[in-house]
Amino acid sequence: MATAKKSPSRKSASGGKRSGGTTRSTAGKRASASGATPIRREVGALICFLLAIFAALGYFNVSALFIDFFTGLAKGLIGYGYYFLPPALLWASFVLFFHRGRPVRLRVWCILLLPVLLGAVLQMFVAKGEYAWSWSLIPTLWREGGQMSSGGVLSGLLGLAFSGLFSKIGATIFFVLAGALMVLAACRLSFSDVVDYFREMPHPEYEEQPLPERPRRTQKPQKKREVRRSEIDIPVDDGPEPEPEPEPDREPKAKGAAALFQRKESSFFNHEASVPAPDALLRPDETEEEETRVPLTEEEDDWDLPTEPEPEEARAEQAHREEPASPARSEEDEAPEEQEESLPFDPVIPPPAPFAPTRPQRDTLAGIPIEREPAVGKKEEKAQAAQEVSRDLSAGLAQGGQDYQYPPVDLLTQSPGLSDNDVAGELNANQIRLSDTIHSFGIDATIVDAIRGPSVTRYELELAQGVRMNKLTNLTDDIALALGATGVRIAPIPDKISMVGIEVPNKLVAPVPIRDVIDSREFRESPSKVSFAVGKDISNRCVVCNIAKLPHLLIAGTTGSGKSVCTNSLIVSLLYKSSPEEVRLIMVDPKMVELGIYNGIPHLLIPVVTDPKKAAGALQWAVTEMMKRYKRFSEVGVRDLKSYNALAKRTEGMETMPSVVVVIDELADLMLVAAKEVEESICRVAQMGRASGMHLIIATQRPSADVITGLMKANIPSRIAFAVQSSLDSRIILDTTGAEKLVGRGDMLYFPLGSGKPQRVQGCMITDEEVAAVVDFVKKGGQADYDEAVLHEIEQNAAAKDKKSGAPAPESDGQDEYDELLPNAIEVVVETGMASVSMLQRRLKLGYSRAARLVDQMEEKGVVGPFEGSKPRQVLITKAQWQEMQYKQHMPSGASPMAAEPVPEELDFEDDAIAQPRDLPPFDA
Ligand SMILES: Nc1ncnc2c1ncn2[C@@H]1O[C@H](COP(=O)(O)OP(=O)(O)OP(=O)(O)O)[C@@H](O)[C@H]1O
Repeated sequence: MATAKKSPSRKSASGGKRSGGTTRSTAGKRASASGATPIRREVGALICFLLAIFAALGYFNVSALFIDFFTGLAKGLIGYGYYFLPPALLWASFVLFFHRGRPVRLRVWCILLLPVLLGAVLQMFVAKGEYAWSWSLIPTLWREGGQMSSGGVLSGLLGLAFSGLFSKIGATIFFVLAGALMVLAACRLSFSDVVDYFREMPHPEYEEQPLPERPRRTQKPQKKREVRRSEIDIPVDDGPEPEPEPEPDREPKAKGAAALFQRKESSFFNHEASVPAPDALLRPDETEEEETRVPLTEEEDDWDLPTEPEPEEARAEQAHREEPASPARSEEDEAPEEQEESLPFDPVIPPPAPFAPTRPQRDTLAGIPIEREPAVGKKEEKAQAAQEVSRDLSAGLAQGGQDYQYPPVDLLTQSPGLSDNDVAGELNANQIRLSDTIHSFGIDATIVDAIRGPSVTRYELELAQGVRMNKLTNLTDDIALALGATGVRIAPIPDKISMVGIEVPNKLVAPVPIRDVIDSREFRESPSKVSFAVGKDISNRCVVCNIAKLPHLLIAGTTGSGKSVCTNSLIVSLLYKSSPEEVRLIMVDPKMVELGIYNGIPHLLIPVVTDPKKAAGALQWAVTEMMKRYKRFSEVGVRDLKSYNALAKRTEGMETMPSVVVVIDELADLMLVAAKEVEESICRVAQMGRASGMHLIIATQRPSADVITGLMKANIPSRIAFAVQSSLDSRIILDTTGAEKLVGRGDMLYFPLGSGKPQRVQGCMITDEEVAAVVDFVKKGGQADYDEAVLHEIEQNAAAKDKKSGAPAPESDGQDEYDELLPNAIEVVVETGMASVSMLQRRLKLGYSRAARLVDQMEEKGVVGPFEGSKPRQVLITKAQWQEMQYKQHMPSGASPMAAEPVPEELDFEDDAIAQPRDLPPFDA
């Protein structure tokens, strides 16, 4: 949640002070104030708590020396406001206890001033006395305050002064607004947050949706089970769009409002997690499929009426059962038992739930994964055609994943987390140093917030008017030096006016266990069956992506940077989210050690492919399958897989098709063996795969231009870059620099299709043991049923390739098509650092068309960038890389002359944290 904590006091303190010295001392004081040591805050919290109790005892006229003194003082000062003092003190104590390293001074003041304001308001409306402005007013107010018949000295004077100045109405409006502002500040909220929250409240229509599902379940006996058992089902493709959730890490900010928010959240959450409606399950998330649902919706209206009471009960029951899950997640410090109740993985429950409302829920609680009962019912002679459609849909849905047991989330380990004290210490120290450094350079700016992400902390600065942004960015190195960091990144914060973020790498990096993301609301409520738990962003928000929207992904980074962990996270996410009927996998692992563990899971179409030649065959199968799907689509008159599946569900005898995700663990190894076929197949699938539900996930540790060719890059729009050696590598992966600044071990730049710029994310961590546990579980639930046809086709392709080539140099076929002058042209381009047709014409004495063809071929090979209008094309490789490419072409296949260097070993974890390397090269601005 965005915060608007622009303390007026802070602003005025800094505002306008240009002299370095003055500003510095102010800032220093401010920084140290906000950076009060945790122990001071805890003592403050304790004092507030005790005073709250004493003040509350005063309600009951408990008499004791200190209590009398304290209540007398409070009553004398704030009179009626005394009634509100104990809750305010309790709240302040709570804020101080759970500060989590964030500034609390302003919040505590706001809370403590609330009783004063309320006292003032009551003084205006309740106090009966006659008050004249003279010195005797003070003792009068004090006395009456003590008797609780006025607002006391403070509130009373305030109330009298404001009503005198602005009239009672004006003063009341002022006090109410001031009180509201204070409450918001105390909760670390802004007006826009509140407005946003209410705007994003769930649409009431969702509440109606679960209703129709029940009758189908109850009215339908098990008749259809045998008939439909073997059919593929893709039930829960889309649900309602997930609601953005208040950031989990920012919860402490809104502690004051937490009760309200959590109640709302949990009721909405429960509602969502509870049995979804059939039309919610079936609803495609793209509007183009709306029309396919129209007849169904009409029918469902009829079904709704008799069934209303039952779902309501069931929902209430489920909401009750799920209640422990929300608090367990929201309170990081909660006892683990509470979480255990939420462990059996709920997100996957929605599909079966509509059909078996009671039993699956009980299973969930018992920690037993849900077994879906097939909802069946033989289609006899139903009078209403629409009813038939409706029943078929139910049957299809119930079938989806009926045999598949979704792994429970407790197979994954929980995050140990970093201790608040460590974090607060680092935050405070950095905040003070940062503030001092900025002011010592004469920049008028105030640190208003610090957001700690898993690997980077962002300090948010509010620049005074007239301070130029580049004044700050010029200080990048000095700030890094002052903080002892390897480098910092300074950039404006989107959506926040005049706010600049300074991102500083954390000394203690908290790994992000995959469980945190898989068990998050974002993942649970992601409607896509091909959702992937990516990690957590800089503000600790879970990043979940929908592979269908990527629709193909390139994962690149140097060795040891976290690619395999990321690939494993992706596969495990799919296992948690989808049944084999919904998603099938093809895995290619030329390294033979990374993906072999998945052999035998029911999602696999064929065993993990380790032979690069067969890998090329597998890709060719994907192309053939894709073409078949397109043909089928055109026959039935649909445009993509979603529409097809929607139609299949409504049509008797038509089977749904699963999405196919092809995971390639090391592209470089494939390119060495069959560059041309692999590139061709990848490009074909990449160009047309989206609509047919075929997705490519390609990982490589060699982000060089010969592996990730220009053609491939053009067709794989989404990228994840892990740490790389040079900015050139970063450019090859992302078309922009930045990945060379990453610190490894899961630190990534995530650049999905459609996002303007790469987003820094700490990737999910999943250990081999966790993968093994999930795979074992999935295998126990159902063994792989490999598709013989696919296997056969791949074998044939590989054999045909062998026959055709007769064992020639693997890459020879691909080379013939290129101009023989291509190496010379590359040489020239690399030497001169520019690529233009006219320059090649001059240097190689060529005609225009041949020179232009050469430039096109260089682009295809990834040597030069795309055409950029009047600007010359970019040269994407260095001379050294060109030499490497040439050298490699003369090496026997399989050799890897320039394996990327590993990420430095200093990045090893220390218990629950990773120490950051301190000797990496500094970042660029
Ligand atoms: N998200 C992460 N969080 C914490 N640590 C991670 C993360 N990802 C990877 N690591 C650490 O980095 C190590 C190497 O990761 P991984 O094996 O995924 O690298 P890689 O890029 O696949 O290397 P290679 O290309 O050599 O296979 C892991 O053993 C783990 O300790």
